Amino acid sequence: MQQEQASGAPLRVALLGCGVVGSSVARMLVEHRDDLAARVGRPLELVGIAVRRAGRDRSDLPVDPSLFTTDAAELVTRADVVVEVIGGIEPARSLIESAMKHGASVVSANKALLAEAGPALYAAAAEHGVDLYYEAAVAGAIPILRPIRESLAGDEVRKVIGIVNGTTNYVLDKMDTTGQGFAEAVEQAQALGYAEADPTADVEGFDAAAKAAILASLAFHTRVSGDQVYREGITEVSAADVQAAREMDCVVKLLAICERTDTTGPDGQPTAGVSVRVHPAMIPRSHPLGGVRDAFNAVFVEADAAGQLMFYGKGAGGDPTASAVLGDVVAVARHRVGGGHGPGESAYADLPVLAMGQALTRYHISLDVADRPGVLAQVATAFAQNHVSIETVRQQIVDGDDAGDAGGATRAHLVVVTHSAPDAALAATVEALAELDTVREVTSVMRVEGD
Ligand SMILES: NC(=O)c1ccc[n+]([C@@H]2O[C@H](COP(=O)([O-])OP(=O)(O)OC[C@H]3O[C@@H](n4cnc5c(N)ncnc54)[C@H](O)[C@@H]3O)[C@@H](O)[C@H]2O)c1
Ligand SMILES: N[C@@H](CCO)C(=O)O
Ligand code: NA
Repeated sequence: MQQEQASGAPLRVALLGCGVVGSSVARMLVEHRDDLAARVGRPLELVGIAVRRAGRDRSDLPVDPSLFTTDAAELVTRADVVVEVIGGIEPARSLIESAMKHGASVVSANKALLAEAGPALYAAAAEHGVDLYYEAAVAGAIPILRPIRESLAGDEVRKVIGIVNGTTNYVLDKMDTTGQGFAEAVEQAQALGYAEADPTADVEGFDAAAKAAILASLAFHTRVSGDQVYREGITEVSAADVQAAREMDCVVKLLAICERTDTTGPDGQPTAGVSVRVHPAMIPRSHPLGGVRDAFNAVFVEADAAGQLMFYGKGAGGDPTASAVLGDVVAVARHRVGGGHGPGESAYADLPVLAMGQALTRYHISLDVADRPGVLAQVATAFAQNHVSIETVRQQIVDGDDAGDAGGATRAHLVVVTHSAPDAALAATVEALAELDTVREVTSVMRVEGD
């Protein structure tokens, strides 16, 4: 029976890129050949591997050396399934579009491309009657896109919060557990091979923003591109911020937050929108995302009927990412054998993407203030004038000697946690506080999530 299912003309698989992910995909395609054939119902034949440079020693890979080619454009014209693991926008985009035009279904791990040109690629897939799958593009091995795109298609997703960048999670975790500063923790991440020589895309939040755009598009049936995502990286996170979080029994995480908001418009009518943002935030250690250590990823989903769901695992690395790629290859290959297609683009809801200032957030603010009468009232007024409600205030007196002040003047350290308010109002409050002559320094400002 198994043999009968796996018989028939092989499906031709072309691999574009043979780097970290591509070499794992190639190896797994060869080593798991029989199982993959049985699962698909037809053999999968690797017909070519496009590489940038010919002549590199790739003898560690169990593939026929004649499969390597530098002519990716030609390779995509003779495949049933094209796997794109080159990365970047071009030539990946043109190669994918050409592959579709020549009738191939496409599997990609390319978050940057999907976040920039997802709708155009979906349109090309629809036009040519082929599939587009990209589970590996968000949170590597973790099955998260298919659960949102398919398993939760009957529910209403309200919120998706993810730790979707392993490098930054590693850096923040080290800052938390060792008290290291940002620069020192990044150096360690580089030494261990987590952070790249140029870690900009990770530490500045571009990688997470692309992933947030993809998650929000699928969760809210709305087009969200990477450049619509509010983005703050972790380069400004200080040891003082991490310490402030510890004192609240929280940890600092770089979060990708995709949220559907339902508000009442000026005309009294309900209006829905989506807020999509990437920034560092304090989150309680007891929250499922608070315990995500090292370079692991996790995505927390809240849906109306399903309630809270948590997805956890490896978001990067050759084999973990190849696991997601191969899962997609099997899915699109099964459609080739049995007929049918995977889901196309679902953007019917077309909700507005809200500006960051409209997002409802909570702030944790630490201030050094002069310890004299009326200071608390002044601080409270700054919040009230911006219509921001305070949840808690904690005050600690630091005497002059400890504070290093000449003359032994005392000062106080204030920690204020707000209720949720529009982000613009909170930012305006921080500006107003910094202007007060009794405020010596705003020592830490951090958003708070997950209560
Ligand atoms: N590495 C990970 O852990 C990981 C995780 C999830 C997703 N991804 C995504 O997977 C993709 C590949 O990532 P990677 O880590 O394997 O990158 P990589 O740099 O290790 O590999 C990319 C390979 O593509 C080759 N290449 C570039 N241009 C080419 C061309 N025109 N034709 C043929 N080959 C070409 C490069 O020489 C390189 O070997 C990216 O989109 C990345 O975002 C990677
Ligand atoms: N640079 C990414 C790789 C996975 O996309 C990370 O650190 O998570
Ligand atoms: Na994934």
